[in-house]
Amino acid sequence: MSSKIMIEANNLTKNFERKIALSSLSFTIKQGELVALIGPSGAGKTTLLNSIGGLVPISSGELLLDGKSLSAHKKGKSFAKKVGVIRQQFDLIGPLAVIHNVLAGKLSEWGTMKSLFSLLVPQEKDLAIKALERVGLHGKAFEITSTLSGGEQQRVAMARLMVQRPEIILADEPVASLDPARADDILAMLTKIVTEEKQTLITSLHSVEYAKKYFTRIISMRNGEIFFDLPTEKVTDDLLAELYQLKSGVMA
Ligand SMILES: Nc1ncnc2c1ncn2[C@@H]1O[C@H](COP(=O)(O)OP(=O)(O)OP(=O)(O)O)[C@@H](O)[C@H]1O
Repeated sequence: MSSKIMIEANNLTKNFERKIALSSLSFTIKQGELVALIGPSGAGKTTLLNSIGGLVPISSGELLLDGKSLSAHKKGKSFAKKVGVIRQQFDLIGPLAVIHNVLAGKLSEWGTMKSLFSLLVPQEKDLAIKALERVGLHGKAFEITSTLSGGEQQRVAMARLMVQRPEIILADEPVASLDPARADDILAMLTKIVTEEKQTLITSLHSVEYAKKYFTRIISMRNGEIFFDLPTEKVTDDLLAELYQLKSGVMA
C-alpha cells in the first residue's frame, strides 16, 4: 500500500433538513486500502459513500480526494477517472448487449459521437472482451444484459469499472441481492481486481463476516458518527456486539 492519501474528510457533516445523517466525521484513507463500512441501518453508510461520490452535497466540513477538494474534481472532466461507483442495483441498461454496458465505462472519456457510434459498432471491443474474460464472462459479450443472472450482472458492472479504471471505487451494498455463494465470489473478485490495479475501495456491507474476510480496515458507524475505525484484526466480537447493540457477544 502506498502512503498517498486518497480520501481525507475533515469534520464532514451532512444534514437532511433537521436530520443529522453524518456528524462531523474526520478520517483519511490511503491509496490501496480496502475499507469496509459497517453499522446498523440508518447509520449513515450510504450517505457517506454518496458524499464521497459527489452524489449528495455535504452540508459542512471538507472532503478532499487525492489532495484536491471534491468540488474542484467535479468541475474537471476527469471525475470518472477519480471515482467509480458500484451498487446493489448494478445500474446497467437491461435491453442493451453486455458489451455496451461494459463500454459505458468509457463514456466520460469518449465524445458524444464516438459514444453513439459505439452503439452501432462497439469501439475498443478488445478492452471490453478482456474485462469480461477477467470477471469470468467469456462468451457473454453479445447477450442481452437483462437475461443474465444477478451474479452475472454484478460481474458486468465490475467489468465496466475495469474499463473505467477509477482510482477510488465506492461500492454500496454490492452483494445484498445475491445468494451467499455468489456474494462470496463477487467480493473475492472485486477485492482481487482492486488490489491488482492499486485502486482504493470503500464498500458498505451488512455482513460482518464478509467485512472481516475481504477487507483490511473496518470503519463502523452508528447514528451518523464513527463508532470504531480499526484494522480488521483488531475488531473484536465485543465491539461488534456493542455496535449492533446485541445482548450476546457472539458474531460470525
Ligand atoms: N434523502 C434523504 N432525505 C432525508 N433523510 C435522509 C435521506 N437520505 C438518508 N436520510 C437519513 O439519513 C440517515 C442515514 O441514512 P443512510 O441511508 O445513509 O444509512 P445507511 O447506514 O446506509 O442505512 P442502510 O444500512 O439501511 O442502507 C437515516 O436516518 C436516513 O433516514
